Amino acid sequence: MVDRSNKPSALHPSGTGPSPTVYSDGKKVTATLPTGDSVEVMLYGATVTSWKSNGKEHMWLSEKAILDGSKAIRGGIPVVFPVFGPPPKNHATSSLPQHGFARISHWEYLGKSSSESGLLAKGGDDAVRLDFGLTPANLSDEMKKAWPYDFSLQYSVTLGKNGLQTMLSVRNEGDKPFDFQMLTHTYFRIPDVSKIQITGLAGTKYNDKVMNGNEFDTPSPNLRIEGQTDRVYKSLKQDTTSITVDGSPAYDVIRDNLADTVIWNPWTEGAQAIGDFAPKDGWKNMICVEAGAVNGWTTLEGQDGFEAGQILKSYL
Ligand SMILES: O=P(O)(O)OC[C@H]1O[C@H](O)[C@H](O)[C@@H](O)[C@@H]1O
Repeated sequence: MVDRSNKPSALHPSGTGPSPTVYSDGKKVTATLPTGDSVEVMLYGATVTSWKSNGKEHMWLSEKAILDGSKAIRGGIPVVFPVFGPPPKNHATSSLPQHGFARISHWEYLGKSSSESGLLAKGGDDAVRLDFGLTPANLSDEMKKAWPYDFSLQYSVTLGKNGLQTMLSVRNEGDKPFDFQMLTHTYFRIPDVSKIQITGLAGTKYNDKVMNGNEFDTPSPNLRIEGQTDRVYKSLKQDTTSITVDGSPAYDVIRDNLADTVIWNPWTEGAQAIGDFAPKDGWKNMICVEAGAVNGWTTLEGQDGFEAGQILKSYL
């Protein structure tokens, strides 16, 4: 694992008081804290499909999300790896589907852990970490052929009283270097998209996929969603991107070792075009704020590792 000097403290349990409960039915792992806060992770895609705190659901999940492992799950937190978006031509990822194979593969549940105390567990709150693994052995033959590298992924989802942390650890288990992109495609549930602002976007440039991918300066640190939005903000200066509702804090996305963030809302026309997006006006209640490393490529030499992720906090 890579050693980083400014690595934020992890979400860790305190080990005292009532314990979190974890239940796995072979398809989904559910963890619940003594406070009632909970997270659900489907093994298909290691996709977080629910995160609740304070009695509220924070993830938007389409009513038509396909949960049987035949299609990427529309909502929650799909994991994007090793390519974001449509793969480029003449690249090692060219034969992969949009957003790669991680979100459409069956991950292994590696178990739960609970030890130490850290940033989000301050004050003795309990927390629980769920670990998931993916290697070439879990891939379909088609995906293995499309991306023939020896890799291992460990995805850790930690539920704490004050937030949810997701960390992805990538290892090159072989000798050939490989390039990758990664991103957590988080669909936040929001009361009304017309009332939100996204903050923390100052001082950077973005590529606007709605405008042929052209690059623009960020005119204001805050963004209102007023139409179809699909922007890749690159090399952000601040670690935290926030969502406010009517000027009050709703969510924070705190990036760890990830420089970029994609903001996506399909709006009326985009939602119409997506078969598994329901209800069709569901775009009013969702916003994707996607922390990632998607501007160019991260190269991993043989036997090297990379770890990055995010902490999500809710104020709702
Ligand atoms: O429909 P999907 O493959 O899940 O992609 C959904 C969306 O993901 C990202 O946010 C991209 O920037 C969008 O261009 C894309 O439409």
